[in-house]
Amino acid sequence: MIAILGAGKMGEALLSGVLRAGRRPSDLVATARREERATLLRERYGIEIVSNAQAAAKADTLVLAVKPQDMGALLAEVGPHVPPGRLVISMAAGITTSFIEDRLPEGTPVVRVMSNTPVHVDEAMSVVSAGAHADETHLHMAEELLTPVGKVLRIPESLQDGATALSGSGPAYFYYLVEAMVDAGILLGMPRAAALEMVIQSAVGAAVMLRDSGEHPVLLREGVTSPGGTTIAAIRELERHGVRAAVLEAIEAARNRGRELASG
Ligand SMILES: NC(=O)C1=CN([C@@H]2O[C@H](COP(=O)(O)OP(=O)(O)OC[C@H]3O[C@@H](n4cnc5c(N)ncnc54)[C@H](OP(=O)(O)O)[C@@H]3O)[C@@H](O)[C@H]2O)C=CC1
Ligand SMILES: O=C(O)[C@@H]1CCC=N1
Repeated sequence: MIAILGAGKMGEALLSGVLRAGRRPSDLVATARREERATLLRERYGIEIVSNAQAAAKADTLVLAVKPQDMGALLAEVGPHVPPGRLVISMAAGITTSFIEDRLPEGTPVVRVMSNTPVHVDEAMSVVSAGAHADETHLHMAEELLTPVGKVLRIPESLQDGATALSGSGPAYFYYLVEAMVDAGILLGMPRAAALEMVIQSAVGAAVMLRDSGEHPVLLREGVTSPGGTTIAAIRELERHGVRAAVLEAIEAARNRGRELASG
């Protein structure tokens, strides 16, 4: 049995993905802090909503899906109820496996995961790292849970905060660019709906080409950029405004913020 502790946005997305992948609602339990949230999850998925202590006691795999700021309190609550040897999978940004291990029974295998919101459409990017007591079997169990909702990559834990900045937060950067491009369409006098459709389809087309062509993004961009044409006029402005440097600094700032989260 799998227990999702703190089934908010990411926990619910994983829960629904796991059910889409064919697990039965009776194989899962979840926990929620508010009764109205518990009722919604029960009604939407037909799963049992239990206390954190009950979830910890009955599940073989515990998925911790609370915000980093709530992790200390959650672990203090469940620590005494986790039987030895249970696999604990954490989805939280910034929280290290040693932070979790220190608050659970000695020897508990912990796998740290960073996923992203495309879990909703089975297109997530999830990266996994083993804690001190997690072995190949535990990593494999985490991969089995995550593979139905997208791609999974193993990385050393030292790269987890970087992965959080790159792919955990990544979808937000693309949405931000889409917003800005739609605004540009408005500036050029387009109806909002038309601008949105043009930008979304361009984003989808570009993403599918990136994924399926095997070409490097530089080559794909060169294919769009005609000599003396329109695209290079835009690229010159992006370069003049230092957009590439801004992206590097933004993602580094996200990585640094991840490093701060474990300390609250
Ligand atoms: N959002 C994203 O794009 C991503 C988030 N993450 C990570 O996933 C984790 C969850 O994020 P997200 O889903 O966005 O956050 P949410 O706030 O949507 O989900 C967390 C849920 O946990 C509940 N909760 C908090 N404490 C407890 C408790 N003691 N017992 C039971 N339930 C509790 C919260 O209740 P309440 O509703 O009352 O607040 C909330 O519903 C975070 O650690 C984040 O770093 C990782 C990748 C991407
Ligand atoms: O913004 C955050 O902290 C979380 C982690 C990765 C994406 N969202």
